[in-house]
Amino acid sequence: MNQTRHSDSPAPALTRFVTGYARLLAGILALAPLLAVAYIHYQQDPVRVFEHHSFHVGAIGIAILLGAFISYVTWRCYMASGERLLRWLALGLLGFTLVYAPHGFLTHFAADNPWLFLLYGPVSRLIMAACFLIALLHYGDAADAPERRARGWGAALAGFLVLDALVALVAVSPWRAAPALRLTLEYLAIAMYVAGVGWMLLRRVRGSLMGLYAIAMLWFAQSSWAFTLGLPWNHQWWLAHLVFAAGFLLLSYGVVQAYLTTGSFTRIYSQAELMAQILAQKRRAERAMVELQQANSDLTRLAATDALTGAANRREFMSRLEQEAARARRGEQTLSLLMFDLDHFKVVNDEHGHQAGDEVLKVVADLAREVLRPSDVLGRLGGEEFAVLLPAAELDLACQVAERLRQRLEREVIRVGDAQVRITLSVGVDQLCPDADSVRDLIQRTDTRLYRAKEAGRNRVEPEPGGGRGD
Ligand SMILES: Nc1nc2c(ncn2[C@@H]2O[C@H](COP(=O)(O)OP(=O)(O)OP(=O)(O)O)[C@@H](O)[C@H]2O)c(=O)[nH]1
Repeated sequence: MNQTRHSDSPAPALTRFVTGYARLLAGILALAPLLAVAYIHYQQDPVRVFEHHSFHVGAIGIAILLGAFISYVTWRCYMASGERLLRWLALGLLGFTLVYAPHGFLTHFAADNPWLFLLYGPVSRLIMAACFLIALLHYGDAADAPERRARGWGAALAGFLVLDALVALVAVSPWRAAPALRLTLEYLAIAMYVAGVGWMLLRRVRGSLMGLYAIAMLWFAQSSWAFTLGLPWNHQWWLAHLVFAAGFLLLSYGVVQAYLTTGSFTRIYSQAELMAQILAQKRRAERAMVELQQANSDLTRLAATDALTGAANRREFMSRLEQEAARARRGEQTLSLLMFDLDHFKVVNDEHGHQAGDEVLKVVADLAREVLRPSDVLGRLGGEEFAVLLPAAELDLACQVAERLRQRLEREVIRVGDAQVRITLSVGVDQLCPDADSVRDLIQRTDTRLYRAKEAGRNRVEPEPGGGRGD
């Protein structure tokens, strides 16, 4: 799953080549209608036409219904995202739908006044081209504020209907038959489409839907060109409709994609971009997971550790003691416990200050760790009282360890600032009796021995090493 084109791309040269090929394909697709237009232009039989009014009315009816539907979907996308490009896209689609509609209704008057029938086509295409070009110029703009989005639609609707009336006026005026009129409208539309695509190339506009937008614009341009070459009802004229319909369907596909995903035309990504984003998110998630695990284990360690000395805190020590006692009972082996307490530690605090006392506690813990095996557990039970758990250690061995620790500390001169501190400790030692003993009993017995060591003059281990059990 973690293998993607982005992560394992082995040959940049091949990737560049494939990218170039993909662009070439898009270019061929965008210009494919030219071939059909040229073919019909050179091969068309001038006497063969397909004049079928009902078919034309039916086709225009479908186009109008589709246009109204896609205008609505685009409008909904705009209302959701506020993307300005979508506002103008919706206006272009709506304008085309409303201005083109009379072209269908007036088909049956074509014989009486062909201009009444013909002029709506180029005007509707020009309106659409203008809106689509303006839409592009708004590419990347900040989204419209929600209260702004609903404004202006009524005026636009009225404007398009007024335009319909104006076209009707022109169609009954003396200039209606001037060929320049119809051709100028088509050429202007072509110029706008081509300018739009040129602008996209210059600005290096990316995104899969924007690619469709560009191709649709070029198809519309080629459709307009075919209209300039065609005459009503001949095959070039029908082909022009077909190319236009193809562009319209392509664009409507883009709108549907926008509606079903982000509601935006520009924030739809190609598969390659999506894969790159997924990969980046996955890496971020993996990094976060590692950090979380690290933080968790840090927290667990901190929660179990005495901050001053680094020894296990009381809770952790007791839990380890319970675990080791259970294991000792299961394996019928023993474990021993040391409890030690610094002698006259209060004097250190009183004479050198609390901070010096802290320093001494740290040194004592360090020395204890030096003397102990890695499997032994040092715990700070509170204040200047520590305990050591010695798994699988008989009492004699535990007493020797305690004695080593006592001697080690006795020798140590602890430097605290300018002062030198010497301190000793008293230790009580006892061993778990695996069959009968509870941890509580063991602690109690060991604590009693520690008390005895203190009573007996301090700086000593109770029982003394080699002396066997002292009670
Ligand atoms: N600096 C420092 N002192 C502490 C800490 N916890 C406890 N103490 C001090 O340790 C001292 C313990 O005094 P006592 O219980 O009288 O024991 P002692 O002076 O060691 O005398 P004996 O145990 O009878 O030998 C007190 O002064 C406490 O304030 C600590 O975390 N840091």
